[in-house]
Amino acid sequence: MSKVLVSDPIDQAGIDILSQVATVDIKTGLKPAELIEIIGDYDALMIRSGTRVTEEIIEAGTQLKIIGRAGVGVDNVDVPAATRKGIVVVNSPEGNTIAAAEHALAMMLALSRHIPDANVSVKSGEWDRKTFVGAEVYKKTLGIVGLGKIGSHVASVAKAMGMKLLAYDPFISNERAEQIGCQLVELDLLFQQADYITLHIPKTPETTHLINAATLAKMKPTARIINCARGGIIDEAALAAAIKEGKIAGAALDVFESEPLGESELRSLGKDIILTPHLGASTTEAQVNVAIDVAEQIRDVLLGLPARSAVNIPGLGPDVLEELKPYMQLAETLGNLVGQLAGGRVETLTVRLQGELATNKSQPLVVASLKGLLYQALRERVNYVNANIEAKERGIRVIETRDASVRDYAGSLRLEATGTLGTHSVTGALLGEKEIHLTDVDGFPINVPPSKHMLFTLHRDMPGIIGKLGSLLGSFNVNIASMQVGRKIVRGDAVMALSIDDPLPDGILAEITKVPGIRDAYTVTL
Ligand SMILES: NC(=O)c1ccc[n+]([C@@H]2O[C@H](COP(=O)([O-])OP(=O)(O)OC[C@H]3O[C@@H](n4cnc5c(N)ncnc54)[C@H](O)[C@@H]3O)[C@@H](O)[C@H]2O)c1
Ligand SMILES: O=C(O)CC[C@@H](O)C(=O)O
Repeated sequence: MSKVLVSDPIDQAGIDILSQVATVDIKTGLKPAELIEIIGDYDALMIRSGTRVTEEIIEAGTQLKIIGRAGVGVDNVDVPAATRKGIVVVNSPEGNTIAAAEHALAMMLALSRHIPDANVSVKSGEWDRKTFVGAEVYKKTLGIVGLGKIGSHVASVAKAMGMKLLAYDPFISNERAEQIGCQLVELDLLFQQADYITLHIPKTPETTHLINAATLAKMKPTARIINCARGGIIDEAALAAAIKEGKIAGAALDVFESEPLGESELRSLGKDIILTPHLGASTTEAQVNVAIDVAEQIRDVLLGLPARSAVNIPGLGPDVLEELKPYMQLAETLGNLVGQLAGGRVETLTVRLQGELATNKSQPLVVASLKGLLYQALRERVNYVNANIEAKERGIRVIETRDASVRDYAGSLRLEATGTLGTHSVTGALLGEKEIHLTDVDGFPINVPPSKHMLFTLHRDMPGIIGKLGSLLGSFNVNIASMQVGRKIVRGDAVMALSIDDPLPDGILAEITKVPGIRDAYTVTL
């Protein structure tokens, strides 16, 4: 019989499902070293946010087939390490949506009416009605950052309370925002106009310290911030200073840069701040939902069936997967690349399956292209199962075309993304069995393998331009690993594709476009 370790408190409904197919050990509060010592005995690990599943733990889990996260965020799991080891990571994308949204709304109202401090005051024998005069949310402006599942539910309830709704989410269409009664605006405008700001975004390199001293300075002195998303999206030191100095009115936080919250300025801010210990998902209903959702997937995987919400491995039949695997990687890489070249919100993605890929069984490549395209917005939360739905919700039109007559390579894939900032295209193929090569960018032929950090320029093909770009990058200490120019005619327009060793430092793109002859420059991280 298989063995499952449950290392965080999970609802009994989930344990009952696991027990149908496995021996279940519940051992909560383990120290990392203790977990490393025992994990080698288990086929599956089921966690909530308490257990940090590091690469070391994954390495020690020599029998592990699946890690189940009873919740949404998989940021406490080293997903790339699990993927490398062929371990499926599953989550429950929707099981706690309502719980988290209601917690954010409760925090907003509690903060406005000083409920936690007024409660403590009465319980300590006082009857102080002056200190706790609050503010109404009716007719106030709520700025929602991240209009996904939780942000959308917050929006619909807040609308019913008579609030005006502004939202910032670069990956959501105006139509979708309008459907839920929100006006999409730029982040700066949201910061300037909102009376309440609520965060519902994942923590990514782009969102880390999104709320910092500079952005706090743009807010109204009466503004209040609610974070029930992820710790680290707010710079806590800057927030504490802003509240102390009266630059904003207050904050309600459920999540922290480091959890459990240790010594912190935040604790000393009195009734202007509410702190809860990561309770967003802590309702009986949500805990039953996520426990069942994830336990069912663990059971299925242990029985050799696919998982429905795998964040790292496609829920496709193993035979199709085996055959298409290298092309799936190609499609994801091209999707991620073209999405970054397109920059803004993508409205249409055209996927052209060429050569031997122009068959019906290549359909999963369209999903893989979308998964790549949505990676910048959703990170590990987009998978082969939900990529189509996520794209639909974002109003992305997907056009699939086939051309069996293209024979430059056995099979190749061309993606064209049209968005708010223009149209870009990339084509790629496999060299040998599985080596990915970019064969065309924006209609210019090239032949380069993609690398982690790349720079693309659109420029005029003229003497000296390569040297000037090289010197400029050198002056910023950027090391070029490889470089290739693609052109259609001599001294016409051309594309340069450079692989660089590190991400480009801030500000350098603007300098690059000042080089005479260079019209555009794009940096991507794959
Ligand atoms: N406090 C809790 O206990 C709790 C419970 C559940 C979820 N969460 C967290 O809440 C957050 C939202 O969850 P969800 O289920 O709504 O996710 P979701 O994927 O449905 O929505 C996230 C939204 O953020 C948008 N987004 C991504 N990057 C962005 C950026 N840089 N700027 C603006 N928008 C951006 C995406 O387009 C998407 O629409 C996640 O961080 C999740 O981990 C916390
Ligand atoms: O496990 C929890 O209680 C928190 C879950 C929440 O942060 C999530 O991302 O789903």
